[in-house]
Amino acid sequence: MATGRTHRPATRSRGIPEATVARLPLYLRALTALSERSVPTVSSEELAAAAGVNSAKLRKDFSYLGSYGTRGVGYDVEYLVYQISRELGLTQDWPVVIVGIGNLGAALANYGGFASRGFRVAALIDADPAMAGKPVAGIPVQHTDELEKIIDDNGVSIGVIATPAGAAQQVCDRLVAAGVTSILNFAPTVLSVPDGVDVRKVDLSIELQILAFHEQRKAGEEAASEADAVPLAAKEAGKGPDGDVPAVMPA
Ligand SMILES: NC(=O)c1ccc[n+]([C@@H]2O[C@H](COP(=O)([O-])OP(=O)(O)OC[C@H]3O[C@@H](n4cnc5c(N)ncnc54)[C@H](O)[C@@H]3O)[C@@H](O)[C@H]2O)c1
Repeated sequence: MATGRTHRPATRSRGIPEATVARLPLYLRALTALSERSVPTVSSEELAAAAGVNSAKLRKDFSYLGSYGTRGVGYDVEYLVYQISRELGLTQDWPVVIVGIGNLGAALANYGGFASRGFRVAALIDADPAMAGKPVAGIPVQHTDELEKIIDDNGVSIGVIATPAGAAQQVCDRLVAAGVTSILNFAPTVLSVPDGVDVRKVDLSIELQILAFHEQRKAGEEAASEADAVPLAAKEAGKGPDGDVPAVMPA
């Protein structure tokens, strides 16, 4: 679902292109589903289809991991899960803080999928003093006054911003100054960060707008093909587009 760009060159220093990195979570999700079904091996075609990726691209991506599979057998599912998890840094636990515990922040805090993927919600932070101490998803919300101490105490390097847009840059600056080097931003604003800090932006309304664009185009194509089809059908029936006037006079 992440739609933003990281502030990184297209190729990482270890030689894995950013586009490959962006596909690794897709492979991991598909492989995890296979692993849960105790499937031992998978072909590149099957895995590519499950991940929604072209199989030649998948083979190229896996070559960066040094994983080539076995001809006629495919890839070892468990080993590939381990390899990709290791490459993504998911074999270690990542403490994450969420800042802005409103509708969205609370929903994120309640989402069980983070923990199973190696992300532990270490703290919830909000500027509203009335929220301080109130538990959300079993974690007491802490006031923004504590932000720097929380980051430091928990060794947090990943921050999630779910505040209103107007507060996001200031929250981002504080997170970065406190030592956070990766930010997942849900606020609808572009954040400025220094070199070495990665920002990814999630914006569902942008995704919906892109879908709206495609819907509009599909509707346009349908209307055009219907317009094309009418004279043809009418011709077959010996009638015009209005149904009663012949469009083409019979020879
Ligand atoms: N990316 C997406 O797809 C998506 C979807 C929904 C909402 N949003 C965005 O997420 C943000 C939150 O939405 P919401 O519906 O949860 O809003 P909300 O008003 O319910 O919650 C915002 C919370 O942020 C807190 N806050 C305000 N300023 C703060 C600061 N300086 N430091 C810490 N906390 C602060 C408020 O006290 C409040 O609890 C908005 O920017 C919204 O536009 C994004």
